[in-house]
Amino acid sequence: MSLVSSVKRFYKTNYPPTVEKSSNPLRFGVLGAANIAPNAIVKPMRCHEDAVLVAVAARDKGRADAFAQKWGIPRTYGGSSAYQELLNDAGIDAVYIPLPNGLHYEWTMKALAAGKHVLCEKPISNNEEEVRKMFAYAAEKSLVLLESWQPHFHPALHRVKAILDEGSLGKIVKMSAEFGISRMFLPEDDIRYDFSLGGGMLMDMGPYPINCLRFLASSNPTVESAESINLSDTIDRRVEAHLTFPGAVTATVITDGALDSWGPLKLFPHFIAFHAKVECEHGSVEVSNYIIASMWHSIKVSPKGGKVRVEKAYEPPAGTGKGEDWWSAYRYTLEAFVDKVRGREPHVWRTAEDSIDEMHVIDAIYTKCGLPLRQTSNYQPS
Ligand SMILES: NC(=O)C1=CN([C@@H]2O[C@H](COP(=O)(O)OP(=O)(O)OC[C@H]3O[C@@H](n4cnc5c(N)ncnc54)[C@H](OP(=O)(O)O)[C@@H]3O)[C@@H](O)[C@H]2O)C=CC1
Ligand SMILES: O=C1OC[C@@H](O)[C@H](O)[C@H]1O
Repeated sequence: MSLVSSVKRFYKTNYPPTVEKSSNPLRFGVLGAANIAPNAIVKPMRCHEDAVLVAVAARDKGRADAFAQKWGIPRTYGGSSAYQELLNDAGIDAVYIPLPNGLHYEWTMKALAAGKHVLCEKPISNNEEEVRKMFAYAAEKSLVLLESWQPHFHPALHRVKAILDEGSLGKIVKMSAEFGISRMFLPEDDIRYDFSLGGGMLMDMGPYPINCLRFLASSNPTVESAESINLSDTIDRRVEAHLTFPGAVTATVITDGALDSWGPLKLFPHFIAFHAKVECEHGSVEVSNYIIASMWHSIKVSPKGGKVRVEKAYEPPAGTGKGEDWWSAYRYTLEAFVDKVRGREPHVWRTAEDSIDEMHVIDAIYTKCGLPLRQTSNYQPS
């Protein structure tokens, strides 16, 4: 892929075309004028013919209005009751929840109670107990609940899995995955480090490497050991966990909110670490940037004694009839969510069990680190 076509693709991901809507598109609202919302929902919505963003709610009316004006959203709710007012809006079918982790449980339960389908940001809640209750309630209400974990919906990680499943590299023997960023991106007063809001680096970035390995191994691990570097007696900034998957496959997961600088006198910041590696009996597969694969990624396949090759997977998976090479992972996620609500078969889905199992691993790692589980919400559904 040439540089020019990469730039074109990247541009279209960020400035997707606005398509004509169907006669009765699924109507979405957003709880919170969050930083992630433009990329995760506003832009993907523009190029989905069967979905439309009709309202945003923020704790501050001015903030809601400014967000709505910038992104062309018709209705706003502001103030301390804004989120509930949006949920009471009969002209909304589904909500996207990009609130701090510790509020996911409460607002997902309230949204389901109001009869809305829910697309909730990762991690879906504070601990396994909460995730189980959320999915049980969604099932009881016959509503769709999906936890966002965008790499799961993009073709790149599926290509890595297809290479492993095809079999010529033999059985998996060892795996590793990391996600870390420089401390310059994450001030210590960020919501990501606030225990009362479900913070901790394992909560924030941990779901990426954990899910990546669980997905590639098609199984769940046992947590053998884990160590953390902490900001307080509840908040982790770096976690390294050692896992075993069925078949004696060993694995390491690293998540780090303060990557060390490198080079002479550590002058050069280490901006980001987003690499995963799977070692098999007859070779290995490495993927760089499994996190935001739509932007750029590289899949390096190294058969033992064979020729190394590098693959890219921007093209939509054959046979799904879904996608464009410029679709972001968020756009793929929206496609699947809308299809599920509409009763169509999504090209990929993330099940309740997958979200529950992910949180089980997160809880187990916290326990091995000697850190408390993130607190169960005080909110009691009526
Ligand atoms: N899938 C992905 O790629 C990514 C996912 N995320 C996830 O999205 C969620 C939000 O992250 P991000 O957008 O970066 O966060 P922001 O801080 O930008 O947004 C959080 C929103 O939560 C609302 N809020 C409500 N109560 C509180 C409170 N007590 N303190 C702070 N905010 C509050 C605010 O809304 P209001 O406008 O009402 O004030 C704010 O807009 C997290 O769960 C995170 O894990 C984040 C980045 C990437
Ligand atoms: O989900 C996320 O992905 C990107 C990270 O930088 C961010 O902290 C996290 O919330």
